[in-house]
Amino acid sequence: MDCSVGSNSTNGFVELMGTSGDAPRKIVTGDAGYVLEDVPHLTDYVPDLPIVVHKSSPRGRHFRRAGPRQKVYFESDEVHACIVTCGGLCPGLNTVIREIVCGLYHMYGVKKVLGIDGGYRGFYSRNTITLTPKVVNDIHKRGGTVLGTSRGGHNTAKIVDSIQDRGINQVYIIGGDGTQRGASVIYEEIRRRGLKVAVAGIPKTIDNDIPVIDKSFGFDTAVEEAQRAINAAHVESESIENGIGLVKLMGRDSGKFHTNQCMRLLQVEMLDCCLIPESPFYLEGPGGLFEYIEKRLKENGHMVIVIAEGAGQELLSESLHSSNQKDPSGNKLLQDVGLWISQRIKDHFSRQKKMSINLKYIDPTYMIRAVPSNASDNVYCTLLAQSAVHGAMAGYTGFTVAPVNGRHSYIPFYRIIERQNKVVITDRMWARLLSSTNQPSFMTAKDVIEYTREEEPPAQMSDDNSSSDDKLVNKETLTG
Ligand SMILES: Nc1ncnc2c1ncn2[C@@H]1O[C@H](COP(=O)(O)OP(=O)(O)O)[C@@H](O)[C@H]1O
Ligand SMILES: O=P(O)(O)OC[C@H]1O[C@](O)(COP(=O)(O)O)[C@@H](O)[C@@H]1O
Ligand SMILES: [Mg+2]
Repeated sequence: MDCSVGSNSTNGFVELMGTSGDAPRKIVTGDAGYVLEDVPHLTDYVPDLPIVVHKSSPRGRHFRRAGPRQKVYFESDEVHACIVTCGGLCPGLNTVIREIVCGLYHMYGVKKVLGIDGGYRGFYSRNTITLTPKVVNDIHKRGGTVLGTSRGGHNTAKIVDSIQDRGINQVYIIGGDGTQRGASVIYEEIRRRGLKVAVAGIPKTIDNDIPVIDKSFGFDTAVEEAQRAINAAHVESESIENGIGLVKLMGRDSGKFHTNQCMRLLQVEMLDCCLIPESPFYLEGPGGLFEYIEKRLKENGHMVIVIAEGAGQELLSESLHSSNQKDPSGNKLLQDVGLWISQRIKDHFSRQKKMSINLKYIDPTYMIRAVPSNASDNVYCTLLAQSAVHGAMAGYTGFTVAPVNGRHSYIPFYRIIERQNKVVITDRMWARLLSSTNQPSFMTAKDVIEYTREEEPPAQMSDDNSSSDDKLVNKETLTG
């Protein structure tokens, strides 16, 4: 065919173009130069193809795209910004601090930036730290946070009093899910008092348990760092008869970090079992962990198990005295599942006397989160910080900045704090992992029903074709 066939579609004008012998290309054009190079569909050439299922689903929600704006609502010399870091450590905290300071100075000529010392309670109980590009010049090369951090101590009234008393009008809050909840109530109180104060959240956590966003900063570095520990476990286990390398990683409620780590390792066939909080498991009997270990050692002579710190907590509570202690932020304090499961595996095989095993237990948890961020996280942290600064300068507030479907966006706090990002164990990511490791799913039919997730609207990956200054970004969707 060497012709063009034009027709009107709901999206725009569809042109089927092709040269002799070639299949035609499907080009969809719309308003303002919008062009979609679409994939072929059977209905393009099979007439009257009946639709078997047609689900009507919502169009999806959108978030405001992050970036510089034409309209700025703060004069440079009017701005008095502050930065605070809260919760557990995470690679990249110092990079974000540095880039907020440099972004404010260099992009907007802002000269007054304060660092709040030691997390939320630092607003009302500590001294502040003056931050300039010179002060923060090389902090990104260090792990941790130069501002210090803490859990607990969130007293909204006192924090907002301190913001008001100091004349602060931009608040940059770096932290995980708890921190974003705290930021949300600070924003509410500021709004209630009618203050011209912008509140911007920057999500941090190696657990990757914050919903909606593609990933939090520090996650890449943490995965890379965890890999060293797992490599070590692999080397140890394969060097000895019936060797088991057992590694504990962080992740108290969510195995997102863990599963991602495991998926990467599966590419090099190093991993035999991955245990996460979302997927309950059991030890004894048919289909249990001990049976699987025995099978794997018989087949392969060695194995690597990676366990998230939040996994199997219900089993520990059964066998140890359960404590319901919480940290100052209200997070449940976990018992050490790594040590516990190591001991249980050793006891089982020594009791059974069929097979002697050599188990090496590695706990790299705090080492992983204390390292400086890697190059890709540094780039990511820079983008986050700059987007936060652009948003606050443009007068946006009550938002967390992060990429959604690859686009940096401003997400209202209420969307960030409404749930936790977890591995859905009836989803394809977990299914892929199970089929690659061959580990038992440990799931009963009841578990499947319980965990089957509510249906979500389908992915909408259309490109951003907004011509306005304030572009919108598509809602998070399930990809994978
Ligand atoms: N629901 C909440 N309301 C107000 N502040 C909170 C809330 N949850 C946590 N915070 C505060 O946020 C800070 C960090 O929370 P935490 O859970 O320790 O770490 P992360 O932010 O890394 O999840 C703490 O100072 C805590 O008091
Ligand atoms: O520093 P602590 O209080 O021992 O907390 C350990 C916890 O911190 C984390 O590393 C990060 O958690 P947050 O993101 O909630 O701060 C968890 O994975 C871990 O359970
Ligand atoms: Mg948290």
